[in-house]
Amino acid sequence: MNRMLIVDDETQVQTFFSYLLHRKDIHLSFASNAYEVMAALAGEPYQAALVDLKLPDTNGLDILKAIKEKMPGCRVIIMTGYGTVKSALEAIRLGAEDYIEKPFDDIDELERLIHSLFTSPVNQRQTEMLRLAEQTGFIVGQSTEMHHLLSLAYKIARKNITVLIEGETGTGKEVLARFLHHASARQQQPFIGVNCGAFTETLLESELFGHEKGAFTGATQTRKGLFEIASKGTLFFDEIGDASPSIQVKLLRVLETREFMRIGSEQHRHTDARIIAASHVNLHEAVRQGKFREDLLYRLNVVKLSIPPLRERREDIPYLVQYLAKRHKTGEMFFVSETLALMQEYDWPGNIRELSNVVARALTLADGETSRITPDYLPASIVKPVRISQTSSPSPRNEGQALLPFEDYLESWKQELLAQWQSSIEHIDFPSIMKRIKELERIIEKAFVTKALRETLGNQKKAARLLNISVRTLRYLLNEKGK
Ligand SMILES: Nc1ncnc2c1ncn2[C@@H]1O[C@H](COP(=O)(O)OP(=O)(O)OP(=O)(O)O)[C@@H](O)[C@H]1O
Repeated sequence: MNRMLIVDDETQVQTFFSYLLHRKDIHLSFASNAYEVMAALAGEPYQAALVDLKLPDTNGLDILKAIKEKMPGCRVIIMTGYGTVKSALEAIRLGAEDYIEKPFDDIDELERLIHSLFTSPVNQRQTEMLRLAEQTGFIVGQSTEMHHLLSLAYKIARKNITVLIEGETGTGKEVLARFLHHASARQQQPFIGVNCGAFTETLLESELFGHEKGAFTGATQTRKGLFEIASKGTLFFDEIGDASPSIQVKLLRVLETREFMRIGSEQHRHTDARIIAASHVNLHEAVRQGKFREDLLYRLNVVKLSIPPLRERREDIPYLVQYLAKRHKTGEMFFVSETLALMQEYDWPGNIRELSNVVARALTLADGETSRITPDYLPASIVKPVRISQTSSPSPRNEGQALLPFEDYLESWKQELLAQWQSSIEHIDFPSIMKRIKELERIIEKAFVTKALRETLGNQKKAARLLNISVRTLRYLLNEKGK
């Protein structure tokens, strides 16, 4: 017979479960404090446990740890009251299967959940999660960190809670938001993304809340806003940190009341849209700098999912490259190990977006020439990163970066730019070109300063005079810009 432990000090809860499960083939045991839990764990193993977060002499997280230690196979569901969702998420991180909120609104869902604890194999949910990730185009990779992130996302996807996604640019915040939507009960409803930095304040307001005909010049038709259109679906606010102070106030109001008004109307409308927000800046820092409202952050940050930058999970790079390459139907082409090793060394400031561009560019350049993607098909910034040598003879690698003679650097810079110029427009990585232009400026300045210093045997005053700049500027170019 299946055995389940209910850990809760409220007698009504114990009675409720006895009643709910009395016809099921489950042997129920109850514990209302740490002592009783320990006594229960000394006996026969349990397959499942429901654990309340708040107990008189301990807390649910400690009970969870004790259960996982004594009976690792026991699947634990955490029960939480209103406002303790954050601790429930901590429980999921510690190995709980899921959490449910008290009072139990949906008894059918609760029964289904308990049933699944005894019937669905642990790896079935895992398989379903990976299938959904694949469907949404979310590549998980192999790092444990990304797997934890995805399982947490999967577990909270079905709850209607607001989620904040943080991560550097190009780490996949939007892809993760789509995964959350796809794994939720709202998957058949619209998913609408809005970039808060891409609109002027008035346009964003009208996009979000809609407007009545004649509300302002140019409002020739009544238009629904995104809160209305996505009412049963998901609304994704990208770059929420760029929302103006007045939009922040309005968003806060909708999050608090779930109500809004179209511009030019006094009628309150209700929205059930699930909100997911994303930011590449640290919003806590933005609050400290007075750029973001603390109360809005509090509302958005019910659950925070932080995507690590690519440089912190380099072990994923070969896997991601292989996966991204498969998306380009260029036949049997593969990245040789030397190429992959260079890609693993590089820091990827543009994260997966940059990686995806580099893969596409390499495949396009090699197409029709070879099936082996060698380092020749990588941009020079990856093969020969940016530092130049102080002498004109080639120098050995230093801290993973090649030190190039100035002339070679200029040549590789030119080649790289020409390769981008000759790529088809969708493969051109313009942000990286602009970055490389700034880098070129820095390298040229430093090269001339170094040359002058060599001429003057290191005399900064004489070198500055030769270059027609002040000593201060020379020092700045050497130290600040040279870093
Ligand atoms: N885990 C991933 N799996 C597959 N593709 C990904 C993943 N992460 C990012 N990408 C790809 O990288 C690009 C950028 O992803 P996305 O727009 O989600 O990033 P972002 O973090 O929202 O970027 P930004 O901060 O610049 O808005 C997209 O082309 C996306 O398909």
